[in-house]
Amino acid sequence: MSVTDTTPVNRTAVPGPATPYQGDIARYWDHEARPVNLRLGDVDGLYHHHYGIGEVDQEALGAPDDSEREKKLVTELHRLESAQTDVLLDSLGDIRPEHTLVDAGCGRGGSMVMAHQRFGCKVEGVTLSAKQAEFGNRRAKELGIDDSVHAQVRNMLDMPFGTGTVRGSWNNESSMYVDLHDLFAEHARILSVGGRYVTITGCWNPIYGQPSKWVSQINAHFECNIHSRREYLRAMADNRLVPNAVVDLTAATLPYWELRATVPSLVTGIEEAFINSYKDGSFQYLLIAADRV
Ligand SMILES: C[S@@+](CC[C@H](N)C(=O)[O-])C[C@H]1O[C@@H](n2cnc3c(N)ncnc32)[C@H](O)[C@@H]1O
Ligand SMILES: CC(C)=CCC/C(C)=C/COP(=O)(O)OP(=O)(O)O
Ligand SMILES: [Mg+2]
Repeated sequence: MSVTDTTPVNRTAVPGPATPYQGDIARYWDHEARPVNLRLGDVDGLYHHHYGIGEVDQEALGAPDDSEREKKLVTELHRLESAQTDVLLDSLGDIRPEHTLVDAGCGRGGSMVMAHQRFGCKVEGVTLSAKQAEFGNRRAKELGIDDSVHAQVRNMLDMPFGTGTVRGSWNNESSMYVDLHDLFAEHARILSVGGRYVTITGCWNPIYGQPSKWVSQINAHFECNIHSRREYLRAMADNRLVPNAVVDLTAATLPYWELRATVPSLVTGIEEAFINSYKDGSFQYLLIAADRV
C-alpha cells in the first residue's frame, strides 16, 4: 500500500498463515472453548480473552453458602475483565465517531464492542482464528452494530488497513505471539501522526534476570513467547511510538487471579504460575500507551 492510500480498509482475499507457527496459533484459538471464557462472556455478551483488574467486591459475592455463589463469582470475574478493557480504552485519547480504531489480535471481540459503545466509531479487528472472527461478527450483527464493528482473519504484522488511516490501535494480551519490532512497525504504519497505540500485556521483568520458570510455564501453556519490558520500550522507540504512560497493573490484577483460583469449575491450571510470578517480581502486568510521532 502506498503512503497516499486513503482507503481505511482493504477487504481482499485472505492469505493463509504466514508461518507454520501462525497456523498452530490459528488452530489453538479455533478450538478454544474454556468455561472461564464462555461462561464469563455469557454474563452480558461481551466475550474477552484477557484478565481482570481492580478490587474484588466482596459484597457482590454473597455468603460462602449462598446458592447463587458460583453465578456471583462468574459475574464478578467478568466485571474485572471488562474493567481491564475500560482502562485500555481510557488511554486511547480523544476518539471521535469519524475515527477508525484497530484491535490487533481481537479474539472474540469483547473489546471492540466496548470501544464502539464508548466512542461511536468504526472498530476493525484482526485475528488468526476464523472461528473467533465469525464469533465476533455474529455478536456484532446480533447487537445491530455490524456496520461499525468488524473482525477478519488477518496477520497483525500485515494488516489490511491503509497507511496513516487509523486514529488508535491496540494489542490487548496479544503481543506475545509476534516479534515486537515487526508489530510496532506495522502499528506505526497504519496510525496517523498524532494517533495513539495502547497495549496491556504480561512481560518479564529484566530486573529478575531472565524469564522465570513461571514465565516459561505460561509460554508453554499458551504456545506464546512473552517479551521483556525492555523489549517493548526499545521496539516502540525504534518505530516512532513514544510512550506517554507506562502503568504497572501487577498489583491490580492479583485480586482477579486469587479469586479465580478459588473457583474449581473455572480454574485451568495456570493460576499458580501467574500468582507466583507476579509475587516474585519476575513478571509484570503492564499498560503502555504511546503517541505516534
Ligand atoms: C489472548 S487472545 C486476546 C484476544 C483479545 N485481544 C481480548 O482481549 O479478548 C490473543 C489473540 O491474538 C491473536 N493473534 C495471535 N497472533 C496473531 C497474529 N499474528 N495476527 C493476528 N492475530 C493474532 C489470536 O488469534 C487471539 O485472537
Ligand atoms: C498476560 C499473558 C501472558 C497472556 C497470554 C495471552 C493469553 C492467552 C491471554 C488470555 O486468554 P484467555 O482468556 O483465553 O485465557 P484463560 O483461558 O486463561 O482465561
Ligand atoms: Mg480468560
